[in-house]
Amino acid sequence: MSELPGIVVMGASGRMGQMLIKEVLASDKARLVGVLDRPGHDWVGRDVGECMGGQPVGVMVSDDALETMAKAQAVIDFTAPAATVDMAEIAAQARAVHVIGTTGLTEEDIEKLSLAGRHATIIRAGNMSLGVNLLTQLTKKVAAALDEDYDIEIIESHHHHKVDAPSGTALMLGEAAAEGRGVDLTEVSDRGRDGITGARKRGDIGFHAIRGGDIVGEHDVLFAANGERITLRHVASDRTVFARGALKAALWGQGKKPGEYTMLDVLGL
Ligand SMILES: NC(=O)C1=CN([C@@H]2O[C@H](COP(=O)(O)OP(=O)(O)OC[C@H]3O[C@@H](n4cnc5c(N)ncnc54)[C@H](OP(=O)(O)O)[C@@H]3O)[C@@H](O)[C@H]2O)C=CC1
Ligand SMILES: O=C(O)C1=N[C@H](C(=O)O)C[C@H](O)C1
Repeated sequence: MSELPGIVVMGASGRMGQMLIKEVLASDKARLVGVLDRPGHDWVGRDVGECMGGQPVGVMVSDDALETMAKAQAVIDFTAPAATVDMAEIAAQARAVHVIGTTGLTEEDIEKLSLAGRHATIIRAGNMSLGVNLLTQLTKKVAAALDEDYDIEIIESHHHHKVDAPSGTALMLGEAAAEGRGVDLTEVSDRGRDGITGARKRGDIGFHAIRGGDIVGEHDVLFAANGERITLRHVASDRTVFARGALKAALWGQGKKPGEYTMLDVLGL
């Protein structure tokens, strides 16, 4: 068993952290060798199984990333931009695959991750589910088939705890639509209209964010023309789909050359 890749999960107490821990513990292809949480968090120093309300699993929650990463072949990181950027350097030093699900990264954060990607294997996606990654390919195809008579709008819905907008998934879908249409998303992106906005600009790609209750994650890509509308839709009803994808990525990344990869590489889409 000890030759199975050792996985560290960051943000142990988070919604995704707990999903990821369960996914790794249930896997016969990987072992959980460490979990990390923020210094000062009351889980630190305790068995993570007990912290999650179950039986002990023999893995203590640590706040020492350097020490914890020394025994890992991969780290799965669904946390926050500052924590992810810091971890990129540590994962590179530990020669561990860094799987990044964190969203809300700035251009500057992404540049820092690219620098780390020169020496480390980084797999990053705003959504790790098979369904959404397939949807990006469908979106690209539909956008390529339709002209600008079809207005593209991306509508995303998430739980009321989510801190970033548009969602990472919405941005992936926007990128895919822009690529299909052969335009630069930064030139055509129109986010969350408010006030006297003027008429919709032909060729724009609109983004809209709904926040409420416990919605896991829903995304619509609307192509609206005079006389007809097409909607491509993905609904995540369980966070397991993200955790499953992330573990798949961590295993796929073993032995891969340093560089930046996405879930499209992992899934072969
Ligand atoms: N790519 C994908 O498929 C998916 C991506 N996500 C993304 O994953 C991220 C996390 O989502 P979610 O689990 O819902 O969020 P939570 O807030 O539930 O969890 C985030 C965790 O990260 C920890 N954390 C935050 N900042 C730091 C830091 N500086 N150092 C150490 N730990 C830190 C938090 O600790 P503390 O509570 O102490 O702040 C918490 O344990 C978001 O960016 C979300 O958009 C979510 C689902 C799917
Ligand atoms: O914060 C979340 O919950 C989610 N975040 C990701 C995003 O920003 O798209 C993925 C998923 O939709 C859930």
